[in-house]
Amino acid sequence: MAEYVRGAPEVAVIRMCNPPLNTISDVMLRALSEEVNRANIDPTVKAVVICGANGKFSAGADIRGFSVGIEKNTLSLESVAALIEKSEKPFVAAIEDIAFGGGLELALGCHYRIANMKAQFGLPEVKIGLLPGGGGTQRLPRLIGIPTALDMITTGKYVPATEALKLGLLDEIVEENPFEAAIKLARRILGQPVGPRRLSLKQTPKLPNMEAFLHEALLKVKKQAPGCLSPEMCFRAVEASVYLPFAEGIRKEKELFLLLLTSDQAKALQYAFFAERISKKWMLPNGASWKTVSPQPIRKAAVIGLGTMGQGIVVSLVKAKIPVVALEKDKKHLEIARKAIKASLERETLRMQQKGKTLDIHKSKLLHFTLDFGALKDVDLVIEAVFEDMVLKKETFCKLSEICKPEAFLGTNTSCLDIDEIASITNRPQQVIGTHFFSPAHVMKLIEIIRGQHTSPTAIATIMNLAKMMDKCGIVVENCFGFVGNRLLSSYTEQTYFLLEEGSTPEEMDKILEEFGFKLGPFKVSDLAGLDVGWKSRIGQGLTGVNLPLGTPPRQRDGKRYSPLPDILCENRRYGQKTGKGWYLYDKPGGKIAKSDPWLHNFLQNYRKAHNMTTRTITQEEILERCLYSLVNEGFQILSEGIASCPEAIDTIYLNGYGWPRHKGGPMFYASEVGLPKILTKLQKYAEANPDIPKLQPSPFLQKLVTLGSPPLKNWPSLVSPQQSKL
Ligand SMILES: CCCCCCC[C@H](O)CC(=O)SCCNC(=O)CCNC(=O)[C@H](O)C(C)(C)COP(=O)([O-])OP(=O)([O-])OC[C@H]1O[C@@H](n2cnc3c(N)ncnc32)[C@H](O)[C@@H]1OP(=O)([O-])[O-]
Repeated sequence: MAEYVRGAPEVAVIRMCNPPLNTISDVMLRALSEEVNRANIDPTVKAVVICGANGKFSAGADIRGFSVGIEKNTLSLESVAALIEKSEKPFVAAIEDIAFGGGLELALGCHYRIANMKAQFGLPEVKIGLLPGGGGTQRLPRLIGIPTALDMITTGKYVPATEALKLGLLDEIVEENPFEAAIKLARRILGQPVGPRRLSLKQTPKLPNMEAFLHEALLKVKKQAPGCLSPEMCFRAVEASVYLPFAEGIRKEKELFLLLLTSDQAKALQYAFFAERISKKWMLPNGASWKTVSPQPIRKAAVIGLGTMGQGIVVSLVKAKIPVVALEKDKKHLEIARKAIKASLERETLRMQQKGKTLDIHKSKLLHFTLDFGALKDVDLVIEAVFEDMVLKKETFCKLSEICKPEAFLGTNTSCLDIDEIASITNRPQQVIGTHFFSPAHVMKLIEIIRGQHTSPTAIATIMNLAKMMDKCGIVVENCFGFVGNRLLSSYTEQTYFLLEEGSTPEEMDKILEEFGFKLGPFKVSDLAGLDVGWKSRIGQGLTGVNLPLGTPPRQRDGKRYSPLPDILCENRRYGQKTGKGWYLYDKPGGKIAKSDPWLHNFLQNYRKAHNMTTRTITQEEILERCLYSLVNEGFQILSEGIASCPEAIDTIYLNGYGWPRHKGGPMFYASEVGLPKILTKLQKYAEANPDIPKLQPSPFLQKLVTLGSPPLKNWPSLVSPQQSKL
């Protein structure tokens, strides 16, 4: 775990070795403590360098260890950092690539820190529901001051080496591996007193307006992730570094750390961390997998259709430094898109500069705008983002089939249409794949990668690799109407319309679901996204509009309950923010501040009267349960059909594309925490009261899991009938 060697006659080297990221387990801590003691008692050692094997310093404490709890008598990370700091011999941290969490806390115990140019630093514990528990909340503010330390600790953001040097977090940076430079530094400082380098002996630098600053900072922290405990606890621990002596500050840090460690939120956030990693590891029934299939390079890509979605996809590709041909159908739309993309890239350039990265869009010549399909003949990948209409999509793919080189991959950004039907029109169905981005595409992390029945493993590997290059989260799913995310979403929104009919209001439901943790409630989301999007899709499906057979009952389709409420709003040109009115009223078209609309309440009353519905008071419990349990019920159905490979994939999709509160883990994790028997019983109750809503009928897979005694979530995939499993 920790290697002890000589770097120079008088310099000992302690190297952390725990591949791939040198995470710090109990065993590692014990080994480190032994080697520090060995160096301390060896009279021939005058200085020590601590570094990491495998080209990394350390990603911090081993998160897996937290689920088994922390034993009272285990060695604490802070005690090892303190052992290093107290040493009379200078310790130099040679930081290569990463020093996160406990890794950075160990480095803060050292007297000097040196790193390579591409190294990154951070205390990301807040993101996994914790706070830095190895002395970081007390040493970092003493070193770099309260404002920056508080920002780093409460957000978990990483800072690059150049910024860390400016902040005083580092003493030196070097181009490449900092090991040799650390040995040189260690030899240079031999004989110098280490006392002034001990952070525990320093005071946190005072600010003239400390109290006012902390007051403002706390308000900001509370807004950052409403309902999430860890940012505020991080704040409290850092605050202690201002008012308490070091040893008391450490006690406070430990007390708050232990409080968070046992919280449900920490469990959910750590689950989310691993879920994202598990669900990237795709595998097909024929054995092809992320391990065995190599991606093809994408040297040049094209995007067809430059609406909001297409524009975001272009920006994402340019950010990944992939040359893009951006194609529109006419000059007017091309010019609108050109301006919007340029503005967006300029904003991105600024944002990246603030992060210490570069994106030179002027010199890069990464973009080519065109109306000419001929410009696509040499691209390696096309992402189609034209209007959501099967006829138009097929026309586009037919053209692409003729123009693009045979080995080019053809992706479609459809949010629900049949990938196989689109692929069937091409001369290369094995190269056709769903690439479902989420709006705004240059911001949202998720890409649902949809495998059609002929999609090749190479196409999957290539798009997964592209997602990684774009710093996005690609999840492979199977082909079905709405795929995973929108299938779950439609169960949820359907309930919100039914509850509206029965007596609730958009304001009430938005408040309840925002209190649950969604950033925006369903009606605000609908106003933001535009009600017309779903309306056009429903017209396409023949659920409303001219294709609806005469005599269809207004609140029924195929014998099932249907709510025409959103259709009626669209017929009244209430598309949401873009028209200045939807479920709410806005001061102007494009306005952002939602106000309650008396027109809507009046309309709802008349609607209920017209359909002989008695308005009833609906409890918060019923609203939450019908919305969320119908959503997870669809998740069980999706698992049983093999559309998603595992519950972690569904959760990752919902966390990264649909605003599910991260501190609640994801819908399937949430279901496992609530308890499957409770969800089943409640669904049975609501289904009985609403026999015309099939989505409330418990999924047979949920029933099976309850019969089997509610096995843990990680076992669910193995309980899906083998003939159903497609992924
Ligand atoms: C009494 C009080 C005592 C308390 C002491 C507290 C000390 C401290 O304050 C707490 C911490 O440090 S908390 C920690 C604070 N640190 C963090 O939160 C950093 C968390 N890590 C990250 O953010 C990313 O991994 C990196 C950005 C480091 C690398 O990204 P990348 O290059 O895309 O690589 P990748 O795919 O992500 O990872 C590769 C493999 O490593 C795995 N793994 C990684 N880190 C792990 C960990 N800490 N642990 C376990 N495993 C970890 C990962 O699952 C994956 O495994 P797989 O089986 O192959 O799938």
